[in-house]
Amino acid sequence: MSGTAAFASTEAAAWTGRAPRPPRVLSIAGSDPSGGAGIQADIKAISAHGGYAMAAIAALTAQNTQGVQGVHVPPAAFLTRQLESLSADIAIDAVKIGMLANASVMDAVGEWLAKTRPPVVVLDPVMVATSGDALMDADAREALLRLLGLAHLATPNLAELAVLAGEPPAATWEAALRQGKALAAAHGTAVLVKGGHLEGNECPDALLGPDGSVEVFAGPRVDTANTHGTGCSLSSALATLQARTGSWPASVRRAKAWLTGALRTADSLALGHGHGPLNHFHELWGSQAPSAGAFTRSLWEDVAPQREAIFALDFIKDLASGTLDARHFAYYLAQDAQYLNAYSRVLSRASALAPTEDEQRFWADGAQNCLAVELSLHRDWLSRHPLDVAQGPVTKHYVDHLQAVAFAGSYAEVAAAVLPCYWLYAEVGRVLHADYLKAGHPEGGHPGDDGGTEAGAHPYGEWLETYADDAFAEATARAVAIVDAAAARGSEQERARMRAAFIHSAQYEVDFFDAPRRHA
Ligand SMILES: Nc1ncnc2c1ncn2[C@@H]1O[C@H](COP(=O)(O)OP(=O)(O)O)[C@@H](O)[C@H]1O
Ligand SMILES: Cc1ncc(COP(=O)(O)O)c(N)n1
Repeated sequence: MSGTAAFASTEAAAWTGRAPRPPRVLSIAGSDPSGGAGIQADIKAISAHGGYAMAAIAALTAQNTQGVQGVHVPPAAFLTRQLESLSADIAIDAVKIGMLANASVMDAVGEWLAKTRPPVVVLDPVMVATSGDALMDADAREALLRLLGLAHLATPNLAELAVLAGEPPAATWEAALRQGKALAAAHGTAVLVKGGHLEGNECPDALLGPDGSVEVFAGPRVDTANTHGTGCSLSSALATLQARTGSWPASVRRAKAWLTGALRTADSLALGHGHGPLNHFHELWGSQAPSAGAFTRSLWEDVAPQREAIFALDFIKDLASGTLDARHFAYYLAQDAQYLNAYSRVLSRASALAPTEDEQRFWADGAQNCLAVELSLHRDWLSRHPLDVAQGPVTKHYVDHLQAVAFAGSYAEVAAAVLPCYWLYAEVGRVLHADYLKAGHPEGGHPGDDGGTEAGAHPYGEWLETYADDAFAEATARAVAIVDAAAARGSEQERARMRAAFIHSAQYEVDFFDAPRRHA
């Protein structure tokens, strides 16, 4: 945009966002030395969602992508020792329970849960590995049902659901939902029924509340044999996200999107000869989808002509040298105030669509800052440079474009459309501020904004100084990272729409800086 730099001086702190400590998430599960399932998958999934991962090992397996060759279950009393060591010292925000091999281990965990009452407990009732090998004693069902009453959410696959429901496996999705509903009501626990083992192109999951509520999360079936550890990873992601968001539906939505990406890029790990693991860190590493930073780097290259055009504009050159016509500057500020008002609403839309609470808060902070800056423009500048404040044609076109994306576009597209306002503005600010200091103007030594009252003073010094704001640079980096992550999750078609939205906005940035010369 334009006057975003003023964000800096008004409410810089808010841009950095509040960083709550990472949730401490404990996995109580079995070890899979191949790293695809069990404790190892849990630690990766918790970490991928910004949690601090802890693990109490309830069983060891000798296992690879082809099957389970051995199981060793340490005494239940030693698991209790591990759990008590943790709860004696560390506040635990969420617990994920995976493979518990027998009833005595389950009862030990149940006793500890009843005493400790962690705020989030997700129970993945692991019974059989993806390879078909049994991981739970057949006579442990009753103990598992007792544990269910101590969990907030259970995540059975279709076979596990049937065992818990005491019925034959559901043959249809509707039958699975019926079983899930009955289980949730009987145990006062939410149940996520997972459609991973259904036939067909769809792979839905459904969140069933103990109150009878049903929310279905649709998703595409990814064509891959590498599904080892999906259940472990999903339940750990859910425990972490629930600790962060406090909303099961929001957590399921986000975890499912992540899991789909992890399956889409799983083949690239090429691990073992059987069912390989998913790609837990696909958002961090990238693979088939653009790698971290690669998508936005390509966007930046795409708008090289716009970046050059901005620095060639008389408005920017004159702003830098201090020779800019005061009327042009006032026109620019008046348009900027109007733009910021609309931009704030578009950032609010990004906040509403955001898949995580962190991103939701990031955009909401941005939206609030725009309004603060709009207010300060009116108070500090426009009151001294009164001008006709009708909306100019470029402002209208830019705002129309953003609002169209906000109305009809996905989260990823909205994030891409709002990015140039951060990024190009930060870039212009960086260059102009560096030039300003190079020209011998001391930092903090500006005379004011009234057109230059002191000999040799830069009339726009105060303005240019607001550009060099670390908090705004940080917010820009965060917006860039968000767009990369959204691109990595999206399809080729969505990335193409993101690119188009980004390029349009970048062109409007050029036009916005040029508008005072053409329309003031
Ligand atoms: N091929 C696939 N494509 C997309 N999602 C899948 C696929 N297989 C499983 N999932 C998802 O992985 C998660 C685990 O599901 P499921 O395979 O049913 O459980 P489990 O791993 O416990 O056997 C669910 O969210 C499910 O929708
Ligand atoms: C130690 C351990 N725990 C759980 C699973 C189940 O894996 P999945 O997530 O594929 O159902 C496994 N194979 N090994």
